[in-house]
Amino acid sequence: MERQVLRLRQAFRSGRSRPLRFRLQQLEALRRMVQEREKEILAAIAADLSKSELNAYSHEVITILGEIDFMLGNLPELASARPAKKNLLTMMDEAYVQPEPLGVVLIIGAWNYPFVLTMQPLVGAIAAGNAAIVKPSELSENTAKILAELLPQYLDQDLYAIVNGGIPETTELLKQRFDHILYTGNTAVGKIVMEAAAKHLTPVTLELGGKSPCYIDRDCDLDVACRRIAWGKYMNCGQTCIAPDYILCEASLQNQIVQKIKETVKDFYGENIKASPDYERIINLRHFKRLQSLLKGQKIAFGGEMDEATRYLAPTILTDVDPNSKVMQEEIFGPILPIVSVKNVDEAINFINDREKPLALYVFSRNNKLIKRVIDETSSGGVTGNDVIMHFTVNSLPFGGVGASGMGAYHGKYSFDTFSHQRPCLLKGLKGESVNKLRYPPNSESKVSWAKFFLLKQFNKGRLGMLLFVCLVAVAAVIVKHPVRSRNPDSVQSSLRDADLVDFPVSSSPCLGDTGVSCQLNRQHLEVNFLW
Ligand SMILES: NC(=O)C1=CN([C@@H]2O[C@H](COP(=O)(O)OP(=O)(O)OC[C@H]3O[C@@H](n4cnc5c(N)ncnc54)[C@H](O)[C@@H]3O)[C@@H](O)[C@H]2O)C=CC1
Ligand SMILES: CCCCCCCCCCCCC/C=C/C(=O)O
Repeated sequence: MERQVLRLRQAFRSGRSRPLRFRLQQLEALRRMVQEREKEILAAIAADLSKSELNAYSHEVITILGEIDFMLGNLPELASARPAKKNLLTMMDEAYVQPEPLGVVLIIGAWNYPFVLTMQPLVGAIAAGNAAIVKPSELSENTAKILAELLPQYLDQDLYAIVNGGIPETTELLKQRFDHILYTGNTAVGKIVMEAAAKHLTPVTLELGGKSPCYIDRDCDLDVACRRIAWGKYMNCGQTCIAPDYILCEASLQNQIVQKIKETVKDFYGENIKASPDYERIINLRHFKRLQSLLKGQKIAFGGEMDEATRYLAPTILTDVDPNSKVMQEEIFGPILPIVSVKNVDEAINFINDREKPLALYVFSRNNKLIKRVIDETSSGGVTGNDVIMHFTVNSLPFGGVGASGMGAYHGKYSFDTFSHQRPCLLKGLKGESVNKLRYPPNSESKVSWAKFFLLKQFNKGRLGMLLFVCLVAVAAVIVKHPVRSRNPDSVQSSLRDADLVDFPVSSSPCLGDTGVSCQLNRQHLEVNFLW
């Protein structure tokens, strides 16, 4: 492991991953991989999650193709230096923010969307100019295997590597020093990752889970709400980090919601859900048994059928759920939808705020003010109003958690930023020492007062007047030295440009005397002074 990281670090140090052209080539190669090897990729995802290839394509492959296209189209702008605002003391200097790659980054993915959760961060890492190690989940072994086979065929092998394995391999990897770690998975392992990263002061992005609430207001189109909720809850058999975990609504809505979701499930998956190519299975027996245990003692209003041999668990709704029951204590991550009654929106807001900050929050209402109020008075990783999941698909929105649901964000520009250091650069010339005297010892009341003027823009009328006067004299001096032949502003500018830099000592001024301030004038400087 150590040798592998070292190899990547050496390749990174060679500078090969930095040029924009190289990054674009690698992203294009990744896109070629997805397009040319689509069948193998879809088959692997399908095998891991008992998913149809059509669903594998629309849940995972589309997202990655969209992300690559975004980066290819926007990378030149994202990677370029951005000019920064300057203060009066640095007016003449060059100030900009230059994004730079972090170095060698580690991406640890989870099994539930095994392609998206490894490849989407990788797109960001490549775009930002890093070297990267990808560690897919061992639970989605087919996808892990195909990635190990394909990535080296398409990407630079010295810069991008894949490590497969379980806890021992990940533990070993985490002993190495990385420049960033992006981890997706459960909160308990998130803490292990963060602890390991802390030993090297490595920054982390933690994409964790949580219980994402879904409030349904009385003033709502229940048909639409229930269809959208059923889609997001039962997609991937409920194994989606941003699936609506539970519903909050007034007690009077409960039965209608059950009825409407029931009808929707029939529309989506037919009479025989088991036979539907659109309904997936639970990833493994451990999770199946965990979900089974969540049903104990609950009122099952719909579903509940299961088959251990195939890890089938029907779309299920629980009603009159006690907020203290087990199903309301942990993230469900399966096709079980509890409904908890609340009196009104105030109680729903309190319910949400009494718990850990969720990864997503959903509110359904015809009343936009109510939706905005719920957003304003709660906190969550992301929000979709009148739908579920969809904020994930908008790559101009940062995707990530807050509090217990994670830290940091990615997708689109935010991926680029996550894997970049925003390096502040200030380039000064070697002239202007007379102004610099202000900050050199020995200090004085007058110097502090000038510092306030320059940095806090605390204008003292007398001083401002004096400075304006000085500038006007300076302009006059320049013009006398380089007479203006015409009133055409271009020729004024060119004569000033010719003048280049004029040192204008004002130490004789009673106001500026003890600071030794002098004005240095060139074309830009004059423009600035006139603005004052
Ligand atoms: N915020 C987000 O974007 C997402 C969050 N999730 C969350 O992930 C959870 C489900 O994923 P998991 O079952 O955790 O996936 P998992 O079992 O695949 O684990 C995630 C990764 O952690 C590694 N890992 C597991 N145990 C480890 C240990 N002891 N030390 C070091 N590494 C270890 C695994 O090898 C794997 O690569 C849910 O809570 C879900 O909400 C899932 C997908 C997306
Ligand atoms: C016309 C069909 C369009 C389908 C678009 C739906 C896209 C849904 C993508 C869902 C992907 C969810 C990935 C979430 C992963 C997670 O964080 O668990």
